[in-house]
Amino acid sequence: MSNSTPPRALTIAGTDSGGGAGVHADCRTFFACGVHATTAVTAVTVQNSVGVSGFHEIPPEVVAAQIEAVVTDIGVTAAKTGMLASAAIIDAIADTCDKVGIGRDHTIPFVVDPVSASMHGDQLLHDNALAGLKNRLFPRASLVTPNLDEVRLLTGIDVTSRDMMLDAAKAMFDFGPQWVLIKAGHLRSDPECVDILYDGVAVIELPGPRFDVKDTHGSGDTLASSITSALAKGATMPSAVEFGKRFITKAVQNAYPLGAGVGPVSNFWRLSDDRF
Ligand SMILES: Nc1ncnc2c1ncn2[C@@H]1O[C@H](COP(=O)(O)OP(=O)(O)OP(=O)(O)O)[C@@H](O)[C@H]1O
Ligand SMILES: Cc1ncc(CO)c(N)n1
Repeated sequence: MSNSTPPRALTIAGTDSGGGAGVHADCRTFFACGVHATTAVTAVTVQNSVGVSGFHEIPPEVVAAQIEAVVTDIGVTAAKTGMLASAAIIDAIADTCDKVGIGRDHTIPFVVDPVSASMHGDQLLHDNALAGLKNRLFPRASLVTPNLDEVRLLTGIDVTSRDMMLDAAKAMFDFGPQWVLIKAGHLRSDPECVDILYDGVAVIELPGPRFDVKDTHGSGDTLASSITSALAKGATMPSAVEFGKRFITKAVQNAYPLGAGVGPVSNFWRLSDDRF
């Protein structure tokens, strides 16, 4: 008997020693979605529930080598980015994506989550790397998934209402991705959490409840990696994002306290049987 190879997804991101966000959140989301997880680590963060106290960057050529090793042997059916740290790492990723066929003009869908800071406000991307995100990664992206702080940083638009999210989506679309997802998590004045998906023509609202929880560490990563999982299985972008929104809503609802600070969103609800 031989079993078949499952869909494979690649995360290009930083580690979180506290296990809440980054590569850790991505791998367990891929697993929960039935997708084999592969990784290209960009940075090792020193992190727990109260914040990020430092990080060590991986040399750009080692990031590139991880991507190439995975794609040329294992093959991936979708890829995503998280924390990228520096302009040099972004350049190495863009060059390697072209070489191995990741991105909107190739066969492997590419989700770019423009992570700039942790939810505690600790910087995860050097200021001089924003241009690299805009010029080198967004034009290659099948989907970009900014939160409202990243929208402000990248476009100068300060979204204070649901209506303004479309302005943000249009400004992000001008950077050249195929689709844009504007996340509403930070729009705390809104009693719901309605994300907006846009491709230059269609505007698709992703409605969802807003839970009154403090433990939302890793929500952005978990959303982007659940979308990537659905893309890895061959879903269209709208249905992958609808799946991701359902997934993250459950994960936020099941978030748990951890340490003295902010706990992570949870995938434990996906486990069908907890008896050993
Ligand atoms: N309190 C909440 N209740 C329900 N859904 C939420 C809540 N907070 C965030 N979400 C959802 O989680 C997803 C991530 O949104 P958010 O804007 O928090 O991203 P982020 O800031 O990148 O996350 P991170 O905390 O990982 O930095 C979105 O789909 C958003 O609608
Ligand atoms: C490594 C890492 N990636 C992403 C985030 C954002 O949630 C974080 N806090 N840490």
